Amino acid sequence: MIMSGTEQMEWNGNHGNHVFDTMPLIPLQSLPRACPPQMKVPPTSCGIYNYYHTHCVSVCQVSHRSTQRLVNVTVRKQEQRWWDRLTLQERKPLFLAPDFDRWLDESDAEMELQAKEEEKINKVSIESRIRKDPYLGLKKGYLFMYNLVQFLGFSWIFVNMTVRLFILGQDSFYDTFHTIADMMYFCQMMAVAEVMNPLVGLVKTGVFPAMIQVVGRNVILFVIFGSLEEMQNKAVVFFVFYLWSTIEIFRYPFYMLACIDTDWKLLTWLRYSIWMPLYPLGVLAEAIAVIQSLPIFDETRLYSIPLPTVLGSSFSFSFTLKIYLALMFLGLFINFRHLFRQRRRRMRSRKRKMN
Ligand SMILES: CCCCCCCCCCCCC/C=C/C(=O)SCCNC(=O)CCNC(=O)[C@H](O)C(C)(C)COP(=O)(O)OP(=O)(O)OC[C@H]1O[C@@H](n2cnc3c(N)ncnc32)[C@H](O)[C@@H]1OP(=O)(O)O
Repeated sequence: MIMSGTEQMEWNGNHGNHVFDTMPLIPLQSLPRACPPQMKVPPTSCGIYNYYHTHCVSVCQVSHRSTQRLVNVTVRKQEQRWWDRLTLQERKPLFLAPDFDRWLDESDAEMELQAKEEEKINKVSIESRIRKDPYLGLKKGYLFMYNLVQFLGFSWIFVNMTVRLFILGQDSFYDTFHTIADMMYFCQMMAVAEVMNPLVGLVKTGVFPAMIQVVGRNVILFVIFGSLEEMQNKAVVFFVFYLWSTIEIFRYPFYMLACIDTDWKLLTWLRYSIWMPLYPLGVLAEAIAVIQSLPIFDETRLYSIPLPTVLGSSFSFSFTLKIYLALMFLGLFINFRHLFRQRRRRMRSRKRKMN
């Protein structure tokens, strides 16, 4: 115990069922030293214990923490009630100086309770204002089911392709279309909902990026792969489908969790990060598919528009596809920028939540 000339003790508060005291540098000899036999505590604590035990109104347990300058004492009250005074004697001992910063009397406690009650009421009223939309449950239910179905569809595609890749190796590249196309048709037809959802205000995101995404994929799937048999056994189908499904097995579960107001750190990070390598790779694979299809369209004259003889024999669809090729890179740029902004917004709001 550190000794000093001062004999002042601060009386720090009469809080709930505890009393907190700070005793700066009390000469130990001024406190009774004898410990009750059952107490196995250092002499300092005994002194403090005895002080409270003999002087306080009602004490059941005394604990203390000492620093070089102070001894902080916590006295647990035997009964949970407000004390009229600290010590048995009516006059406050001279060395007790109440610390009003931490002092809490009955009216303070009532005010604290009232403030807590008000805070609770405010929270409930804000929540009920947010939940005003009577169809919110229905909307979230629809979105959850939509995302679940898409997640299952793309997971089936991803797992199927991965297993086939392990078993058949490179041979699996060439019949990807015949094994996967039906499921991909289903998922990509459903994906039209992704343009409709923001249009009707179900999700708060831009219609245009979703349109670029859905139209872009469906041109490749239905026009390039779907209508040209010659394209269906090319290896590029494997890369396009694999890249599409890799992003979706993270994106859809992320949306599912968002529907139930849940956020898994790793999943959120994956949803907002893996598009960075996957999107350019996906568009590159799609561009290769378009380039490979050009001579086939020229040869078969599929979707060519017959023209009057003065203007030439026909307007080849491959010309439209060449323009589309340029549009693909423009689309990539627009969506890359959109996704980058979404990522920044999401990561920022997450940081704010953590602070
Ligand atoms: C006019 C047509 C012109 C056509 C021109 C064609 C040109 C074609 C060029 C491009 C071709 C691209 C083809 C595609 C290739 C590939 O896919 S390659 C593989 C990699 N791909 C990707 O990484 C892209 C994945 N796709 C997407 O990310 C989206 O489709 C998106 C539209 C590009 C971006 O999504 P978006 O919804 O805008 O952003 P998010 O941050 O995810 O969502 C915003 C908020 O909305 C909520 N939300 C969205 N959808 C849902 C949902 N289904 N369910 C529930 N909630 C949803 C989401 O939770 C967010 O909410 P908050 O967090 O509260 O803001």
